Amino acid sequence: MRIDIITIFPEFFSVLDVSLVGKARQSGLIDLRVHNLRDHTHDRHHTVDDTPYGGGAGMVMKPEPWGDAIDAILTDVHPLTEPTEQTDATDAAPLLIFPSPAGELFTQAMARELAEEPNLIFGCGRYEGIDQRVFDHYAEAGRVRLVSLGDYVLNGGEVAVMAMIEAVGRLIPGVVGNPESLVEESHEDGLLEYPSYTKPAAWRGLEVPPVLRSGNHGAVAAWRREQQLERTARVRPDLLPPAN
Ligand SMILES: N#Cc1c(-c2ccc3ccn(Cc4cccnc4)c3c2)n[nH]c1N
Repeated sequence: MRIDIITIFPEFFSVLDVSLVGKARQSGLIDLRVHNLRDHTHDRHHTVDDTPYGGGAGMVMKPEPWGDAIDAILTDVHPLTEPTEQTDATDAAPLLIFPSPAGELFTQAMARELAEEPNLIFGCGRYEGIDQRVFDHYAEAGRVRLVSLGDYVLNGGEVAVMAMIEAVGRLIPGVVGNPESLVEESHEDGLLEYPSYTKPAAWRGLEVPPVLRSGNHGAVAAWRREQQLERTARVRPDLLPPAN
């Protein structure tokens, strides 16, 4: 998978040189490139924002730098791709993802969808957001998704992109050493994960649940499922499957 990130804070993503994503980059599983939006400005001050039409507080990100930056990546990803009988331009088009408070909620299901994409381009907005025409222009030609990390306000898209890259990256085959560990995680089966324990058997007067030390795999599986349902009902009832 190739991932391109457009941001005015490229140094923000230096952390992606380490940990699992860093290893995946070194092994070639992920080809990650970070682009400075200001490299696609043409004035002395590298201006990326301006006042909003219609008035209001804050500044809006100008469309021109975004257009130049995205076009440069699209040209690089598909230099001279012509639609073939197997694919057409839309099928092969990279997916453009813009974090936004107005976006669809990012979920584990969406992470699984994105992990199937050959090319992702993340656009990190700042200020009060990006001129709407950027989204409209590229939605005509290809695929654009506005995605929100949750119902709270961030100062820009970088934190959201970092989270999405981690959530997507770990689902790419070969990135996580033991793929089994991806199966029994919170949200993977729609429920919250069961509580985990390791040695010592007793710690500060707290014992590991005896069933986990029983060696009875059926009983352990049943206990873990019950714990998932109880925890989900208590903490995230919205995730519970509808009663049939
Ligand atoms: N994903 C996501 C987000 C964002 C988010 C994402 C991108 C930008 C670009 C600018 N801002 C500041 C801003 C603040 C208020 C109104 N409009 C814009 C962003 C906030 N906020 N909360 C989320 N879950």
